[in-house]
Amino acid sequence: MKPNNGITVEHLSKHFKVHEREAGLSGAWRSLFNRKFRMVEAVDDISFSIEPGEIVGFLGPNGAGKTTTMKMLTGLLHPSGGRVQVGGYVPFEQKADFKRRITLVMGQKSQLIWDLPASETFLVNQAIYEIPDHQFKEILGELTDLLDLTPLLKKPVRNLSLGERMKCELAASLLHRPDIVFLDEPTIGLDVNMQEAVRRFIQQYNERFKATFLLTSHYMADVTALCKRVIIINHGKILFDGDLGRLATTLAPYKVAKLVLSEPVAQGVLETYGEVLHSDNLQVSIKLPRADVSARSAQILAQLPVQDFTVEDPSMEDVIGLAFARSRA
Ligand SMILES: Nc1ncnc2c1ncn2[C@@H]1O[C@H](COP(=O)(O)OP(=O)(O)OP(=O)(O)O)[C@@H](O)[C@H]1O
Repeated sequence: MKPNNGITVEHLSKHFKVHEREAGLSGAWRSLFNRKFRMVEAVDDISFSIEPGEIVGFLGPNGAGKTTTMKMLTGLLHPSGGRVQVGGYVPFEQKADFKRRITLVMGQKSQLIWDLPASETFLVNQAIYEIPDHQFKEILGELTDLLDLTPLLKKPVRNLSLGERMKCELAASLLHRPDIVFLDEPTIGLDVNMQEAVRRFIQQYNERFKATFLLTSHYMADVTALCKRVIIINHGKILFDGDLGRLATTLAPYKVAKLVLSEPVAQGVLETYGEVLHSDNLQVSIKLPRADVSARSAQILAQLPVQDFTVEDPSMEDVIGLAFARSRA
């Protein structure tokens, strides 16, 4: 029986020992004889598990530890501590069967052969993964369909646009039909239409093959479109793991009241209801503490010349920014 395609991570850590070099020529000379090292705790005791077929967003600012985690989950890096199981395998054992079950797509790195059409890379991957001809044809046909690849297959990769290249990149990475997919910034640099096409494809692949996805992206639109659940990491530690819908209520202790006033109010009045986030003539937004939303909304409506009034959760970007800022403090 095929093992399930879930992921389990327990107390996973990765520490890098980094050589610190002093600046300038004399510094370099001194560093040669008096080497100083510093430990970077890129991933620091994280635990989570992902169910088969889930699409989980893995979010964090630059340097948070996302790529290092993905590299450990795909067997490219050996952990400094902790345990990982991906599809029932220990990734760094690098078993051939494990490699057939997973793929890692990095938006910033290409695996396609630059001067040749993408179809040549596909053939290389067919050989690497030992995909029988009939299966290769069938899978390539499906991927060509889903990603609309026909017009791209004969062009040298160097002549493809970034978005077209990403489509070919995805096809090359999925030819062996992995059921555990790691996507590191798959939409980076793409225009809005192409981002949407990639998202649609991820969704279809997930539905059709019940594949498990761990996805990093700096675009919240990717996350809101694809992920019910997010894991937020900063400085190598998990800040939040749960339902995307719960993110705001858990991490942001406030809501945002948006008002359209019928006439200006005296200076200093708005501030008495909460922190004013934005005030542009008659359009105003004010932060209201969650516990106090009803009472303060009633006061605003009773005391201010309000033409229109809504109360919303803060944007996902704001909530995540707040969580990062808090973890820095
Ligand atoms: N090989 C390495 N040697 C030393 N330090 C490293 C190495 N790889 C990563 N790091 C450090 O580990 C930390 C986490 O890096 P990582 O690439 O995992 O972050 P990230 O969340 O993927 O960031 P980004 O969004 O910028 O890609 C950073 O401080 C980085 O400088």
